[in-house]
Amino acid sequence: MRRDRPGGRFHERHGDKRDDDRAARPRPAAGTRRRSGAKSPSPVDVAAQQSEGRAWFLSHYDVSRETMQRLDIYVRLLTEWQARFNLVAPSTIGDVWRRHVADAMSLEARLPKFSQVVDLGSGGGLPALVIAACRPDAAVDMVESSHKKAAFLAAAQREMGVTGRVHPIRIETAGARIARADIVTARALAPLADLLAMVAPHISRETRCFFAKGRSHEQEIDAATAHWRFTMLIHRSALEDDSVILELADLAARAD
Ligand SMILES: C[S@@+](CC[C@H](N)C(=O)[O-])C[C@H]1O[C@@H](n2cnc3c(N)ncnc32)[C@H](O)[C@@H]1O
Repeated sequence: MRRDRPGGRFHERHGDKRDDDRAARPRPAAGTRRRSGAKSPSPVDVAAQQSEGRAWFLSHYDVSRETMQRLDIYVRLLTEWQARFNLVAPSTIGDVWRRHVADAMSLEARLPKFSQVVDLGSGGGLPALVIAACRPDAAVDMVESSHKKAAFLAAAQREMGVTGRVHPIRIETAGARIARADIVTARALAPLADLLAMVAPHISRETRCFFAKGRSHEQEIDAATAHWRFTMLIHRSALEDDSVILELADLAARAD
């Protein structure tokens, strides 16, 4: 299905999963207790839920044994480090296979062959470390301004045996790293217009951007087209039809 709008060419494709403000839209995990705010689930509940989620993941995704080993290492480390500081919303750690790994896989599945990806605002490694787990021959760089999170990302890269660098800096100062990439990714980072303003000075017209977006994507696209021209594919989610992967190229500021 194709839609035309003032800002650029729009297409829609179907067949994917969830998103973005899902990172900030936790569902209560089994065993989660709430008082005035969200409380983290117990380690026992987390382990049981993760085990069930891993079985679900294996029954839905056809990944190699090596990729699964890297994903297992990632989930183990994410869970260990999550106990020390928040890498993902606390109530989502039990459901990590669906909420985070499968979700990041839906973006990874859209990526063409590449040699260098840069992921912006990587946080707990999403989608970057899932992409890296699936594409061990390519380099996946991560830009993350929190030094604690950057330390986690570097440790996870090492243990997973994947290629890429962690840049513990702000995106605003990461121009040279962004310029080297064939592909730029981001999830749950900023509204689309802000993302485009961050990357536009550093990318070529050929650079392809893949942004995971939630239910506000229509409004974000409208706001972005006031300032930017681009071509875009909208990859729709099969499981949650209000979230999408936006694939953009030919980005240029509007002159009018
Ligand atoms: C909401 S989290 C999302 C993390 C991850 N992409 C995900 O989907 O779970 C946004 C992350 O971006 C980082 N961040 C926000 N603004 C940034 C900036 N200007 N430069 C670098 N990192 C930034 C924050 O530290 C945080 O870890």
